[in-house]
Amino acid sequence: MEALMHIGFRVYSDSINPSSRFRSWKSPSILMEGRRTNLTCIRAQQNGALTATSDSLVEELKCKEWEIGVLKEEIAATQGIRIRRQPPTGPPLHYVGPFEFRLQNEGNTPRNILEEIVWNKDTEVTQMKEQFPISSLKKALENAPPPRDFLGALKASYLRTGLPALIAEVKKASPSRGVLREDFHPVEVAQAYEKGGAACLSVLTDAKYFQGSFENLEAIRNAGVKCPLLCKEFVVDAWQLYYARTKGADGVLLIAAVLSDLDIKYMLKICKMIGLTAIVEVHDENEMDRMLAIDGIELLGINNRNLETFEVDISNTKKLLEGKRGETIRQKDILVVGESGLFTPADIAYVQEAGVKAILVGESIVKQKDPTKGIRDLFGKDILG
Ligand SMILES: O=P(O)(O)OC[C@@H](O)[C@@H](O)c1c[nH]c2ccccc12
Repeated sequence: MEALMHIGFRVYSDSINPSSRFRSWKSPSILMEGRRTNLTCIRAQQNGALTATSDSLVEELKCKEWEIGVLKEEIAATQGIRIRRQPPTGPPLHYVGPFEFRLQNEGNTPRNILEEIVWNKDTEVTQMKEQFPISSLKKALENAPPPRDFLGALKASYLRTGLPALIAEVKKASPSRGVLREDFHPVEVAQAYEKGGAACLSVLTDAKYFQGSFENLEAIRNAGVKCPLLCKEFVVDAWQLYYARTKGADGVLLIAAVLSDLDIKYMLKICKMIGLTAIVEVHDENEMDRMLAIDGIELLGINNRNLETFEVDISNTKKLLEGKRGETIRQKDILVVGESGLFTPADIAYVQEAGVKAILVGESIVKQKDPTKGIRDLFGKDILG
């Protein structure tokens, strides 16, 4: 590694257009990345690219964009975030020596399913952004169905029933469980949930891993379902927030395992601006502590499923609400949503006892022939009041 660091230093200090940012970085891997960026820029320049052609400008912009990406990953890592937002290859190499070849391919396989989903989402969003630039989405916001009060609906339901308010999930399939409902009609499922007393609905919009879609979200909204709708997505870019809102979403999920503190703060601001309610999702103590240090979070989901391993354990909700953390949550008046792996009235009682005032449930109710009855079975009683 020592030798590699030297190469890193030498090349960057030789470079025609050295990026000063790399100079202060100590991480050898980042120095390697820095060298790669500079090589790309040097080659662009050698080709006469940096003179005037638009190709060169694009090239340079790509370099910059990529530098920023690397910096973001570094910051995320310091916050204990293991999920990398993109494969760590950077721009294509113009010079491929034996070392570079090895380094470029190393780590290019996602380390777990969450990382795979996030990498795919990143590519998907990049393509969608070209089709629907943010400027067009901002215009489309004016004609979007008005946002409804997601948090208010949860609070009202809890007050009315004395039981955790239900966010019922319209979910055809998942990577961990496969297809949950073969004969899947999203609008019918949504209406059945509403009839059963759900306070809000969650609609999966990821197509590749959950067989969901934005068409489903739109169709449910247009069918006149009154429950506020959560767009259940893997948000990696603020563009997705605007897109979700134009499709009729009232809420979105922000996953702390994927997003850095700064991303969360930035996205919370945008949510507020465009009328979306955010559920910030945590899975472990580190994510919980990070989120408790951020102001403005009103709704916090505790996922009982580890999205990296699929392991489900409902005692996770209890563990994260014990002691000081629970106290802080009460002080900040944050409403907690218990998420995943809830099947029986005993499960509901257990998470309620732990301190949740809302639950997010998919599998146990979407699998039932009649989802309205599924809700009754889940609570062990009618929750319509
Ligand atoms: O089907 P379940 O075990 O009841 O879980 C629902 C919901 O909690 C789960 O779908 C979920 C929670 N957080 C997520 C993030 C992404 C995708 C899915 C999820």
